[in-house]
Amino acid sequence: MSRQIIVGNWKMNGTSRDSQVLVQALLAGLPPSVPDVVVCPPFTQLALLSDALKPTAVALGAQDCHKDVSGAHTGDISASMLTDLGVSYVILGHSERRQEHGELDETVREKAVAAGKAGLTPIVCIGETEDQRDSGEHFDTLGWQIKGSLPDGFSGILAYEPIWAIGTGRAATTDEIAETMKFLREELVRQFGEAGKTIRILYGGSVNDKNAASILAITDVAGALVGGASLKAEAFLSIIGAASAA
Ligand SMILES: O=C[C@H](O)COP(=O)(O)O
Repeated sequence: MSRQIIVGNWKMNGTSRDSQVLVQALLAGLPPSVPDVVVCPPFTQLALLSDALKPTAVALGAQDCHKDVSGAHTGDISASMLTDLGVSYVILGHSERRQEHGELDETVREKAVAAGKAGLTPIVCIGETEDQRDSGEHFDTLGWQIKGSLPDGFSGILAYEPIWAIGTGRAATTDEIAETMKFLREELVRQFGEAGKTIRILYGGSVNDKNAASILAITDVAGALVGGASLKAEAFLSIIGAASAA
């Protein structure tokens, strides 16, 4: 099995001081053999953390970027502005952005292209609503999201986050994740051929220190995209530990 990747999405949380304290606690507690670890703070803390993380095993990610390189886009940040700050990864198409900002698959795809051109690794999120799962439309939904959100030649990471599992404390079951991973892998191969075999797939949605080991052991789960638990050093370190052992 290839090295796993654990991504902490801090969302819109924390002051500069909180971030520094959290990162110091993380760095102090990292196990000797670490998986790939990425933290994605709010934009305002990227510069600060870039310096703190530079000489360490923890990489820096952002939570979004614009599809254009520059221009009249008030309030937005381009992919090259992120690489300029030492950012290596960017989360794109998170369901909170799709829901709160009306982001469509096409926009997510354009952002993924921009991210790749700037040298960032895009982490593209997809996931079904509870209604879509209950009515048996989840695989169709995920298939369309892959088709719409991932550009040709995509070489980033796919994150499967069932919307009903995000922030609810109700992670998908290991059976649900395993079945979905199988579907996603088949779909990636159908859409990208041989290259679809190597795209890493993360699971996200109420991953915590208790369930991480069983989720990370599922075939084709290459890591986790962690929200709430990534804000607590002890819980996040425990998830990192589970990935090291997986
Ligand atoms: O990006 C992270 C996901 O939205 C998961 O969040 P959560 O771990 O708080 O459920």
